[in-house]
Amino acid sequence: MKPQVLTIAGSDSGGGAGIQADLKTFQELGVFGTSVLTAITAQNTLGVHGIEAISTEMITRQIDAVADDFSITACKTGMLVDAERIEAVAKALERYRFEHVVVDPVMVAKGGASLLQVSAVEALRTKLLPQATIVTPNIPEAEVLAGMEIRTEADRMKAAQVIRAIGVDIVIIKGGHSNDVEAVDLIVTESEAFRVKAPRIQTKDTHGTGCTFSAALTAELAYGKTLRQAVVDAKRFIHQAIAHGLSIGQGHGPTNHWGHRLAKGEQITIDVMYETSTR
Ligand SMILES: Nc1ncnc2c1ncn2[C@@H]1O[C@H](COP(=O)(O)OP(=O)(O)O)[C@@H](O)[C@H]1O
Ligand SMILES: Cc1ncc(COP(=O)(O)OP(=O)(O)O)c(N)n1
Repeated sequence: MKPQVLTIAGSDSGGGAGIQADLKTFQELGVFGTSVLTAITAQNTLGVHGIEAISTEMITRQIDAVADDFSITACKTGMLVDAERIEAVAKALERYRFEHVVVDPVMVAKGGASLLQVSAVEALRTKLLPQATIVTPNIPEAEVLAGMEIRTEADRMKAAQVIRAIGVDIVIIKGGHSNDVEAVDLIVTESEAFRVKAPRIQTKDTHGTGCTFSAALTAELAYGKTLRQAVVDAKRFIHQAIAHGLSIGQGHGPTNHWGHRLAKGEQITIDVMYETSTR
């Protein structure tokens, strides 16, 4: 049976992030994607021009409709708007206990618009993270979740440990926002820590990279891959999506979700480096 997966996220009318990025990624990776909308954004590559949230009742009904019929093995969350919606999603996740729950703690869009109320961070920490098997913050999101600044690699490791202590097994702090010459993501579990590294591509067209990466990870986990293999394959997918960018829109353009098809035969090196200590 084909893996069936679920995304609980907001709509991006511009098609590069949110539900649209997730479903395109699921389709490209050959898993069957279902979706629960939490909000509609009027958005393009220049910014977010409006947000309308979906009622908590309707969010719950969508999750129930999907979970009662499909065999969802992996689920991801994206834009959740506020504490009320986080609580509704957390309750549903507690009911269904999907094998893999990837929480992408979306807070601020690339153009600076807020996609999560500041007052909702506590609900994210205390209600949603305990339902997650993996959380995938970028560096600014990890700073908020851990309540500390991240300047060095040691800070990143410390922040991952602080976030794990909130009650989530696996923390992936993505490196898109760092100044490193390579794009390095740090993965920390109870028993191991490793970094996954790929060349950084010089481009402004990175709208939706976080959504696309977490959707690819969700799809790879749904295939039953190990954490390491799922992260490496998701990293390759996002790298190829950025590398084969479309140069569309006037601002931060979207990634190309079919980049992996154009990249057939291209060599890219994804390095995995294990840390000797997880502390
Ligand atoms: N310019 C880039 N070149 C290569 N990989 C990138 C680039 N920007 C981001 N990535 C990768 O894309 C994924 C998403 O990361 P990031 O951009 O930090 O997330 P977000 O969109 O949530 O801010 C990570 O694997 C990161 O390393
Ligand atoms: C509807 C919606 N959801 C999420 C985001 C943020 O997506 P992300 O992948 O973090 O990409 P950037 O906004 O950083 O480009 C969004 N913009 N819209």
